Amino acid sequence: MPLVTVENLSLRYGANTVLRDVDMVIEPGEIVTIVGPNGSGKTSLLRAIIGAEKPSSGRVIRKPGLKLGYVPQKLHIDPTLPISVERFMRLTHPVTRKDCVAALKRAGAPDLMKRQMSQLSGGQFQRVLLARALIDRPDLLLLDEATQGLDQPGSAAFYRQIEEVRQETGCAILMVSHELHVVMSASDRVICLNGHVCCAGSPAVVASAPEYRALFGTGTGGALALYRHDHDHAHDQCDTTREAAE
Ligand SMILES: Nc1ncnc2c1ncn2[C@@H]1O[C@H](COP(=O)(O)OP(=O)(O)OP(=O)(O)O)[C@@H](O)[C@H]1O
Repeated sequence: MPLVTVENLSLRYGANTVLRDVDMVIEPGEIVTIVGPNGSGKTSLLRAIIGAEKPSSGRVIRKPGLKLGYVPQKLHIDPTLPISVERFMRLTHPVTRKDCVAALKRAGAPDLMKRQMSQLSGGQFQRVLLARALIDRPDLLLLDEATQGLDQPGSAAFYRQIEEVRQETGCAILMVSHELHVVMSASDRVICLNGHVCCAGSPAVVASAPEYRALFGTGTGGALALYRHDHDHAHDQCDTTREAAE
């Protein structure tokens, strides 16, 4: 059984229909990325999947007992509020110190436990959010533009961490990203959304689909080609190109 099945989902805010007849499934262990222009309903779809938005029609079927971890697009913490990373990790429900340490380690932030949230860099803050989402060992991790505000090396490092998390825990990952080159290297499947599913499939298939090109143009073709991993080249060459692009 898939982890999540979205069937014919439509979502309205008042008179504004933001999602129309969306169908998708998420299988165990896969990395799926949603791309789409601003306002195309990406966040709304993630929120419908976690149950925070109610569909106007259609449904979201979650595998019974499914555990979800969610990293939201934005989380503002008042800088004058004194709150340590450890306390933040325990805010919503009680967790043991051992589980906090393990989650921070898995998120690539093993030394941040005693730090103040307000003193973290952007990249450290995102890793703490990731750690908080990992604490209950989710079957599905949802990331909404998790690298917003990070520079390219910072976001590349973050996505490498995500791949490690998948390898270590076997959890599936559904992420929203504007960084198309990252999508190419890190996803098993891409869904291109613009209120409805325009096209979906392997990264290479989506990148060459006319619907995708109509939305994003072909301007990113060079960057996408760099990251497409065709294995028709020696690996030292590949590493050099990746480093140069990162
Ligand atoms: N709570 C809400 N109430 C009313 N309208 C909303 C609400 N949340 C989102 N919208 C509207 O729904 C549409 C889709 O928004 P959504 O945040 O899902 O898009 P998005 O693809 O994630 O956008 P972005 O790339 O800019 O983050 C937008 O027009 C937005 O203004």
